[in-house]
Amino acid sequence: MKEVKIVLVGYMGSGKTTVGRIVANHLNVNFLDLDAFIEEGEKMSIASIFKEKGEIYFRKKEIEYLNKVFLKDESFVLSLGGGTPCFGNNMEFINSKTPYSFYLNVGINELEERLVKEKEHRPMISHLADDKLTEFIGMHLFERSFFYNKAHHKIKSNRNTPTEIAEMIVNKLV
Ligand SMILES: Nc1ncnc2c1ncn2[C@@H]1O[C@H](COP(=O)(O)OP(=O)(O)OP(=O)(O)O)[C@@H](O)[C@H]1O
Ligand SMILES: O=C(O)C1=C[C@@H](O)[C@@H](O)[C@H](O)C1
Ligand SMILES: [Mg+2]
Repeated sequence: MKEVKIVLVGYMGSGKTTVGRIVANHLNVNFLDLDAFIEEGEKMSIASIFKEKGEIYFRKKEIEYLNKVFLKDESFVLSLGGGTPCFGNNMEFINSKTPYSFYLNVGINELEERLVKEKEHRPMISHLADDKLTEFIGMHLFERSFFYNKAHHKIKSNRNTPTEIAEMIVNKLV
């Protein structure tokens, strides 16, 4: 197989990390998660970076680490942070580097069901009451969809399993 760089974008909880691991295993290439790469490099959790250094600092680091990943001369599956496509010219940069950017498009209700159980380590939503989550996700997703839709491929989940979504991605590779 020639070198292939696959990038997964989508809202928090859309399954980028879960699906990305499956795709990488299937293709036998490295799996990278931008959030984890930042945490490793900065030796701090994302939640601590937001709390101690603020979101703007985090967004600058996100751009820096995204550039670092693409210096790697190897195949990989890269799952981005939920906000990565929405800052700087990150989507243009990614699309200039690979034809395989994928938007995992998951509906608001499905996202809410997943995120209500996992708010704590996600600083964008950890402060929200459970009954405010659906409204917030709806607004936020509406704002962000513009950027997510710049991905070369869109994968719509209708309550598909992670394995099914991974298969849809693999089927788009030529
Ligand atoms: N297709 C799916 N069906 C059901 N549950 C899923 C699916 N994909 C992911 N999940 C579950 O949803 C939760 C969020 O998934 P995951 O952490 O992979 O999302 P993410 O897009 O990486 O989120 P973040 O942007 O916050 O890093 C996890 O509990 C995961 O097990
Ligand atoms: O949607 C977002 O803005 C974020 C998503 C996470 O992946 C992390 O990158 C961080 O919590 C910010
Ligand atoms: Mg993730």
